Amino acid sequence: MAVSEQRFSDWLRERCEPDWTSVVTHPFARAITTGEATDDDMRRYLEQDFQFVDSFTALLGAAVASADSFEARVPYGRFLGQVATTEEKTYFHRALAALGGRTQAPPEPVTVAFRRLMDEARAGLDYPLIVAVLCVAEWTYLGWASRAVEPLPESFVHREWIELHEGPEFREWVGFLRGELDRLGTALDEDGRRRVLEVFGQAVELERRFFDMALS
Ligand SMILES: Cc1ncc(CN)c(N)n1
Repeated sequence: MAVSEQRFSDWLRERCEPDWTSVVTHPFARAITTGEATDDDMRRYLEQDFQFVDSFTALLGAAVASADSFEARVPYGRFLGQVATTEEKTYFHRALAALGGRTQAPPEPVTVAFRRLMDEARAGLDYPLIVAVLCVAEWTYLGWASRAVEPLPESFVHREWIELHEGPEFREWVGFLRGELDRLGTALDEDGRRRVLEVFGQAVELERRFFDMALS
């Protein structure tokens, strides 16, 4: 890849088609944006996602630890604080309570696989690989959530889940993650870029399978 000609993050995303487009246009994601995802479907999906968010939060901690500069550590720390103490945590508890869901449902195979990928990246403390997984998780979610049109669904379960993954702050966060990948990509050799692509691609595939699971 001629790094100067194309953003590394775009180069990665392009190599993950058609899965990338399948995620951001997934029927289940669209059903969230329209409010058509049933309470039963949302309960099953959020029960699994609550377990995803646990490993995701730990991965944010690994990003704080492995980032190569103080400037890079700060956004992870800020976002980690939000996920761990406010938005996603209170959202999950309110949504699962409203839907009669469990915080400790048996994990589906895709949840286990996604947690394994995140836990491996966390344990490896390899910063580019950690950013790759975080970037896929957030950029794909911005991708489907930004397709929602006003008026958003009335149900807070759908509406707040969209709002958590859209808006200026979330865009800035995704922009930061992409910028980190772009910056790191210029310093990586061919083998390093290939390793990032491998993990990036695994994460995109798991995002697609996660929505497939929610639909079944
Ligand atoms: C499976 C999954 N992927 C991404 C996100 C966005 N944080 C999420 N909540 N769940």
